[in-house]
Amino acid sequence: MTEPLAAASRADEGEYKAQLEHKISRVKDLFQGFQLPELEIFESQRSHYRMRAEFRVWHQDDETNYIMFDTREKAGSEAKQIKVETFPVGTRLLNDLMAKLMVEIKQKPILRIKLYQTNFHTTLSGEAIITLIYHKKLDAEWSEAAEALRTQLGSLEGCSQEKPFIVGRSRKQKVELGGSAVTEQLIVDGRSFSYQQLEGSFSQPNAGVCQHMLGWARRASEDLEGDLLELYCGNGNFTVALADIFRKVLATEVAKSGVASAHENLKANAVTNAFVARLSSEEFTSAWKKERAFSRLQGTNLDTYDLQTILVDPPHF
Ligand SMILES: C[S@@+](CC[C@H](N)C(=O)[O-])C[C@H]1O[C@@H](n2cnc3c(N)ncnc32)[C@H](O)[C@@H]1O
Repeated sequence: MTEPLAAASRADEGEYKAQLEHKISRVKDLFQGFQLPELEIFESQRSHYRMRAEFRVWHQDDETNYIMFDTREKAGSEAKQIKVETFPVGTRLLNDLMAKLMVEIKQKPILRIKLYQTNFHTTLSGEAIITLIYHKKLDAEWSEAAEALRTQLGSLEGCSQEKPFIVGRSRKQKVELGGSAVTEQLIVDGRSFSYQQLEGSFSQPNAGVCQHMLGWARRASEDLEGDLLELYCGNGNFTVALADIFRKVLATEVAKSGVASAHENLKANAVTNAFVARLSSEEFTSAWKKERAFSRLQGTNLDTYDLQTILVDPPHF
């Protein structure tokens, strides 16, 4: 069935260079025909840079392992399964949580049986949420075992919470132990920004590069005038970091959870000149063209914006 860890090799120095080169040439190809300025490249750490990861859990006889699927290599018509023992691209805290969690679940049938997937979400600030997804109903006995697990995991070095949060998920069920939102602190050109990140919602996976990216966006905006339109704003990652440079910011995002976090993040960072609306980019376009009115734009007036800059950060294409 599974092969031993191949994912580790993806953190190899050599492979990183090749992946970065590939990305650079892809961006250049995409923008062919436009007058693209010289690209500024911010290299990532080679390992321990990824804040989040999801692993399927494979049970066979008495064995339980994390697995990933290598979609590049297919066995028959199926993606090849790869057994994952460590995940060098993940943060150290993520790796420590993975290892300790596996030891604990192997010892506790109530936590192990029908466990289908584990998601890890860590932050530079040392917070963590572990999501355990099951094919069974989660009862009081499970909650008690998961609460004890939090205590076991809380002793890990690098974890700033007394105990990491655990979210149990099953069909039509979500059990939160501790909470389901972490707070990340990003330092951008010496300034600290605080971000709520929700379990299961998008957040930048490489926080180190995110700090560079926000610094770059601030420098690129320095001499711009008028107001900023931001599409695909997620939890307000750019909104919060750019707001003080513009007169006003109008930001939109389609996911309800992203918009809720963005509102929290405006407050947490004392941003008062940005309005975040739950609209898809397509909906925003029809609102801007006055084809359609949206009650979700209540509280702001599109006619008062002088949108001279647009920032788009759509999902992976
Ligand atoms: C790559 S994430 C970027 C989020 C944010 N800019 C950040 O830096 O964290 C893309 C975001 O686009 C949102 N999204 C996807 N399709 C969308 C659409 N049609 N209109 C608006 N937002 C959309 C997703 O929910 C997600 O939050």
